[in-house]
Amino acid sequence: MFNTLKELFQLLTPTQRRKFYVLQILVVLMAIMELVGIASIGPFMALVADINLIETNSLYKQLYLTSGISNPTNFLFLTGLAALLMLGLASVISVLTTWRLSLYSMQVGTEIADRLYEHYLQQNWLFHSTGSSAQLTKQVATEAPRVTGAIIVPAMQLNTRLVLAVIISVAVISYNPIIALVGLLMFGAGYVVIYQLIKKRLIVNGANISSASTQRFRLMNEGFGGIKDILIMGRNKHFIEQFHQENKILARAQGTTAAFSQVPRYFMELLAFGAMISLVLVLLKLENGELSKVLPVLAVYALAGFKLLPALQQIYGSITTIKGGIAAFESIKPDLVASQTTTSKPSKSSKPSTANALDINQAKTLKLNEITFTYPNKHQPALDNITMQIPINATIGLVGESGSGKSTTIDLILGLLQPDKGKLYLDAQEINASNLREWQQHIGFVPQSIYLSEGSIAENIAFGLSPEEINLEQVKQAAKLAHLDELIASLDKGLDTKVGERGVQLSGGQRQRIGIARALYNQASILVFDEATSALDGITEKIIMDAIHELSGKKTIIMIAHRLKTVQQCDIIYMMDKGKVVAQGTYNQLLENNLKFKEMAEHA
Ligand SMILES: Nc1ncnc2c1ncn2[C@@H]1O[C@H](COP(=O)(O)OP(=O)(O)OP(=O)(O)O)[C@@H](O)[C@H]1O
Repeated sequence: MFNTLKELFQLLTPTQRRKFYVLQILVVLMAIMELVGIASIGPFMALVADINLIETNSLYKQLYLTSGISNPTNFLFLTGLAALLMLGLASVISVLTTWRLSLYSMQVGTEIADRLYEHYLQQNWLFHSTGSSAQLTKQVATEAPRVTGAIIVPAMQLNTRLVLAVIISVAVISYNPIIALVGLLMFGAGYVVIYQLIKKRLIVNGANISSASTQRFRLMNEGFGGIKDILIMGRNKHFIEQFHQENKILARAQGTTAAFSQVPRYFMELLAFGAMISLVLVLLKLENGELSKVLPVLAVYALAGFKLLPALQQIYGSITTIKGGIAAFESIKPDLVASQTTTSKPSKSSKPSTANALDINQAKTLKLNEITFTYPNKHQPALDNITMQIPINATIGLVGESGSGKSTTIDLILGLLQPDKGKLYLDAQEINASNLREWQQHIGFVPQSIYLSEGSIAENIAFGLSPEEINLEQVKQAAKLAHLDELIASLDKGLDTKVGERGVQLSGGQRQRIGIARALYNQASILVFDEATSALDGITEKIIMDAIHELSGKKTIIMIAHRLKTVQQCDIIYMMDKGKVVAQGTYNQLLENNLKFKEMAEHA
């Protein structure tokens, strides 16, 4: 457990570590003040038991005389007030320290979620295309808060309670070593035995919480994401049952861990009462029944116990909670370690560097030159030495069987994947890391399924920008080019109409046109369509294709098509098979010269 805390501490930022050290001053001050508060009750109780001390004890006598008070009862009242003041001051410092510690814990916790979110959003396409978004959501939404609630918060409590327990223990030991040591050993051993008994269960619970959370996220993602299929296939029962099972595991693990951290308190309270009764009897016996000698010692021990027992309980509770939270930390640790490098990188400027700036307006050809690319988890290359010439402002079609490499080619053109071999050129100029951002700013991409955010049509066209950053003129222009103006005119709120989560109230064709408008919003000169019309009916497809072809000659258009009809008007069609370009030409040329293409056209 201490290794986990050490690792977590090392993963904190220098500022977070510095703040932690500053907080230690408050923690020590809080413990000292609590001790002073406890100690101040002793003299008061001694006077309550025997007021003659102001005559017989030199220290009390001295204090009584310097106070200038003539009435012993008033002096007693003043001593009580002083003790109360000390306890009050200790409480104020405790409140302040607890407040600062809570704020600190929560800030560190949310910064961890921030760091993970930033780290994931900065990862390349390969990372996201081979991973699972449910897993990333779980890491940020469940595991990071669990690290906060089950490690950082209890660790800070452990920290304060340990310091307090040590300081009070040292003080009571020096006050009366035998009584103090017997008491401490008794309570310490009690907690250690209970902890040893439940340690394994806590670790298992932690792992169960992590795995149940992953499954819950997966079920929510798949359940809501694939609701149409689920309803049609009647699989809702299956999903509900699985979700119910995972919740049961989660509740059991969370419930027992929470109970484990609370239950010993009741045993310890019993032990404390027993110890107190024994102490009274032993002290009375030792002091021959003289209550005046027993009372101050008893008061100090009672108050020390009153502070120490909850501290011990909290130390124990914190340790059990941390033990149960280790799995959450283990799950985000690799990403947190990796985030130290990604998030410390200077953020990529949206301004392109001028060192290797691309002259896109003058360019004549985009060339993919002898490009080979293999996915990390595959042996067979997805693209095997492909070369393509794409004249600027031409319309290009990519066709081929499923798995032939069309999407991979597009991802390379989009700069989402980097070739293992070969290069991308704009005329003679290489497109590489130094000008990739600039290159991407010239590209508009329309995927197969358009992701719609919960915002207005305008916000969806200017995707990712806040309302005040949106250029409405550009939105209107893009909407017009994408043939959305008719739809917008028919809506009461026009461009401000909310499309709702996933835009369920929009038809497939309307969503697709929003996708096209989005690609056009940034005035991209190269438009890439990934089977943009594959899910549409014939009439809607024609409307979309007309919108696309209206742009031909003015923009470079690259489109993947399953239906050959879609690429009929293309200037060049590249036919792919098993990661290679196997034929190229116009629709008619390919129809004449390529048997496979002819077959595909006949079956289209
Ligand atoms: N993220 C990925 N990880 C591993 N392999 C991948 C990944 N994406 C694609 N592949 C593999 O690369 C090859 C080319 O796939 P690609 O998606 O480029 O083909 P495609 O022609 O676009 O297919 P489709 O028409 O079905 O979309 C296939 O063998 C595919 O299994």
